[in-house]
Amino acid sequence: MRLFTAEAMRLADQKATQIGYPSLLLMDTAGRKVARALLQAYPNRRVVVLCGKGNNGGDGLAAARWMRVWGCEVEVYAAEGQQGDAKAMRQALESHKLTIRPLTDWQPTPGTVLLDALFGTGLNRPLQGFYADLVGKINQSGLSVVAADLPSGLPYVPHVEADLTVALAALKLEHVFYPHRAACGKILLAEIGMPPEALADESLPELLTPQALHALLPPRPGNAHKGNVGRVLVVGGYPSYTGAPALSAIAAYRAGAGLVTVAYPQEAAVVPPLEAVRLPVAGWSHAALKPAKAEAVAVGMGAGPSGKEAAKAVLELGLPTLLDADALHSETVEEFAGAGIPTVITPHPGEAARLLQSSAQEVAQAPLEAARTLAERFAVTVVLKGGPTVIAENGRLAVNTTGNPAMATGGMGDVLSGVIGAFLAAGLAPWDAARLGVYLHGLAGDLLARVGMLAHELADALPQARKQLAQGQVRPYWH
Ligand SMILES: NC(=O)C1=CN([C@@H]2O[C@H](COP(=O)(O)OP(=O)(O)OC[C@H]3O[C@@H](n4cnc5c(N)ncnc54)[C@H](O)[C@@H]3O)[C@@H](O)[C@H]2O)[C@@H](O)CC1
Ligand SMILES: Nc1ncnc2c1ncn2[C@@H]1O[C@H](COP(=O)(O)OP(=O)(O)O)[C@@H](O)[C@H]1O
Ligand SMILES: [K+]
Repeated sequence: MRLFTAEAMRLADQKATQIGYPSLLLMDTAGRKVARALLQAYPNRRVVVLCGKGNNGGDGLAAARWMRVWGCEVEVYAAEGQQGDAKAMRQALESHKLTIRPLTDWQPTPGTVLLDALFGTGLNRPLQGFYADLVGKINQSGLSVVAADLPSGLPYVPHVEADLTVALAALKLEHVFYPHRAACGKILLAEIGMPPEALADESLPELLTPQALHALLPPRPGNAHKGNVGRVLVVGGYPSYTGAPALSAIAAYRAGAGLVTVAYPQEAAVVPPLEAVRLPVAGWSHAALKPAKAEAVAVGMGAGPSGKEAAKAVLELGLPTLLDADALHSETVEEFAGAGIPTVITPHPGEAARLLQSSAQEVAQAPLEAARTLAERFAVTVVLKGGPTVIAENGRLAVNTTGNPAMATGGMGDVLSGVIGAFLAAGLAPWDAARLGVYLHGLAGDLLARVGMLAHELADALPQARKQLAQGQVRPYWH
């Protein structure tokens, strides 16, 4: 499943028409789906539909007709000047003897539910004047609002604050990235009959779905033993961050690793989990790490200023490696890529900014671009953490769809490192290990989803998350 921009949606629309699918049919289905979703969410309420003059307004006119056909009480206020399909929808509605009133006449009426069909993906500048005032009036009305495709005004300010948004044909950036996603309220994706070929644009970011990730879960054969399902070496630990490698180790086991070894400076008070192999070292060196039995390494979690040295020692092992936190330095990442080692880096926006020589704010404002640039510049797999996390590798992008703000707490990133480490050790390619790891980590967070949860509690929820994914029980947030 792909994540669309307004422009990509316009091209998909064009492509559907080119291959012979009637655009009026798309609009009619869109209207019917919006109407159905609205009535399911707000049964027995009087509906007021506000329509703009573009195709989003056309969806609203079609929705009004369907609600009328189903016997609902519906009032319509519309801008003048519809053309093409939207004009046809206006005529179709008028043939049902419903009076279409001027948009300027609308006043909020208590007890009604609003269908916002003013603007969708066609907006190319912020609303001003009458429309800006109208949006303000909608938001201040206190009425429940259902948005057709997008809350009108997005991605600019002002915009409608909806309670429910029915995304048409595909999810757009605004349905996925904050702060716009917050303006959508609950999000439902409506299939409107768009031919799959029109939506299959490989150049767009992939949206991580349970269907796609389910297929990546490493099998656990009946004759599995701890030596053949993935062994992880966790490298880190520094006087003030002794918990970080322990959290990664727990998470690696919880994600399915067969054996986890924790290497840490002997003077650091690291307490690895009972199940881990301990490897206290007197300084970071290849010789010190060599005894560890592992197929992948996760390094940097709480390694403090010795992160570079720790990573150098890991480099010589030549194993697939995840570089996090204190191992995230430009020279280190370049060395790993240069040595041809399959490498995943997991920066948060602050660490990404360090690698890109920009600011955390700039990274957080344009995470797709930042992740893509990092992947290009360093030729590694990039996991740019955030809400949502973006994954990039060699020209492709993926956006995570699990996780929640309760995960904004210390140690969550260490847990993620352990999870991705486990999948690298199980033999998954970096792109797959990163996507599956990020998805599962967020899914475990969603199973708990309460502010105050701790990173180790999320790690403990990983087996349940994995089971749900394996059994096809996960419902994405747009269902
Ligand atoms: N892409 C698709 O496949 C489909 C799209 N449909 C609908 O079509 C929508 C997109 O339709 P359009 O491209 O016609 O665009 P919109 O209906 O979102 O808005 C475009 C209209 O608003 C005007 N406009 C743009 N910026 C403005 C501003 N700042 N102030 C005042 N007026 C402004 C434009 O001149 C144009 O008349 C989608 O969001 C969706 O609701 C559906 O009909 C079904 C199929
Ligand atoms: N608002 C949020 N929504 C979704 N996921 C979040 C949110 N905040 C944090 N997370 C996730 O929690 C983890 C935090 O990682 P990080 O900042 O490295 O933490 P730490 O360094 O304390 O371990 C990341 O995987 C991130 O995606
Ligand atoms: K809208």
